[in-house]
Amino acid sequence: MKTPPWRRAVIKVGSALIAPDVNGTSSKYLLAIARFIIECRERGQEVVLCSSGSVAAGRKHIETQHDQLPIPVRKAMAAVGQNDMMANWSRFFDFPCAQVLMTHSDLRDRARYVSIRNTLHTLLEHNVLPIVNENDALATDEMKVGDNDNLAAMVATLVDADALFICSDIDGLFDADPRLDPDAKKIPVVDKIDESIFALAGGTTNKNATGGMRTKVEAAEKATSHGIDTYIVNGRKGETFEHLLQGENPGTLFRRQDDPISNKKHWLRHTLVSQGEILVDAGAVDALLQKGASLLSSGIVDVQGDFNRGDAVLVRSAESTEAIAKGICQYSAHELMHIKGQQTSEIAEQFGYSPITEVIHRDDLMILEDV
Ligand SMILES: Nc1ncnc2c1ncn2[C@@H]1O[C@H](COP(=O)(O)OP(=O)(O)O)[C@@H](O)[C@H]1O
Ligand SMILES: N[C@@H](CCC(=O)OP(=O)(O)O)C(=O)O
Repeated sequence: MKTPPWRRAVIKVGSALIAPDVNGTSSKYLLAIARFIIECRERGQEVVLCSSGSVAAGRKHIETQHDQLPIPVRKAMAAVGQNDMMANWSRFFDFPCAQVLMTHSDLRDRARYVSIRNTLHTLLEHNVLPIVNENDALATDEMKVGDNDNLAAMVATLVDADALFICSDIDGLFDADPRLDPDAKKIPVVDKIDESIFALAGGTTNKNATGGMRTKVEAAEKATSHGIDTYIVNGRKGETFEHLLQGENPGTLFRRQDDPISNKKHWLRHTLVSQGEILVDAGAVDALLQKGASLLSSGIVDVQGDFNRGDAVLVRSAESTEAIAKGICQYSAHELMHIKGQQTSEIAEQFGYSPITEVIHRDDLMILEDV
């Protein structure tokens, strides 16, 4: 069985690979992963890296007698170790890497969600490798995702990835923790994640790691329900990446549910309440309906309602009362009143900075007759 093709992936690398000796970073396992990333990019596939390891890397710099790290010590380790972790990756690449730190509170806030997404898309467009981690140095418990498996799944949804690779120190999901049960057998493919799958997944014995198998299955559940094929693979074995490049599954593949477009359409139509309307001219109607284009400010005639960046809005022709599309708007109603009808270059002159080109990106726009 060949693995499904993909065009954009998030690759999550756990602490067990970044700092296998549990104290400071190591390049031992990263070379094979870096080669994989380089090869994928050469094939035209886009990659976002989600890397753990800041706490493990920081252990080297901050002495402690505690086995269970006090929170301020853990944060300090993350702050100093993040640098080492980034440097450890950067030396493998002759293209630039970008550090992107976030917390769950950033992803919950719509304006910040849109802002992070724009940053990640822009980095990808410019061939920069984004390296994402949780902002452990400042996050409180309420702000955190808490583990990078779930964070990677959220980032995969955020960037509309079609594959998520979780690289760990184990060959995949087994029917029991192989470190505790020598007879445990690997499960190559999971078609549906239910309680019986969660029941197999245990925690971790690694003091730098966070979730064990449980958070990986949670991540797979999140990602597959958004149409993203999810793999758990062993990043300690170089041949893992050879198999992946040949379209073979060396670990456990959790197959995606439904197609992402229908999920997104469903979410847009049924979950998001529109907060206002954007009235557009005939040229914009044509661009949206016939060309599948994004909505630009130049085609906007008027704005109704009071909405914020990241809110859902309806789009309708200024000539009609029927909405033609629904989408997530990158500007507030107030901002749109200033920039409506203008070309992007004019807006840049007016505001003194380059604005986001798309008012509604085509990935966030659903034509209503299709829904
Ligand atoms: N059913 C299972 N199948 C495979 N591994 C499991 C299972 N249950 C628990 N584990 C444990 O999960 C560990 C991987 O998770 P973790 O230590 O958090 O790694 P990472 O740092 O890569 O996130 C494995 O080393 C293994 O001990
Ligand atoms: N954000 C933390 C890692 C959290 C985490 O989930 O670790 P892991 O289980 O090794 O992927 C760090 O950089 O140390």
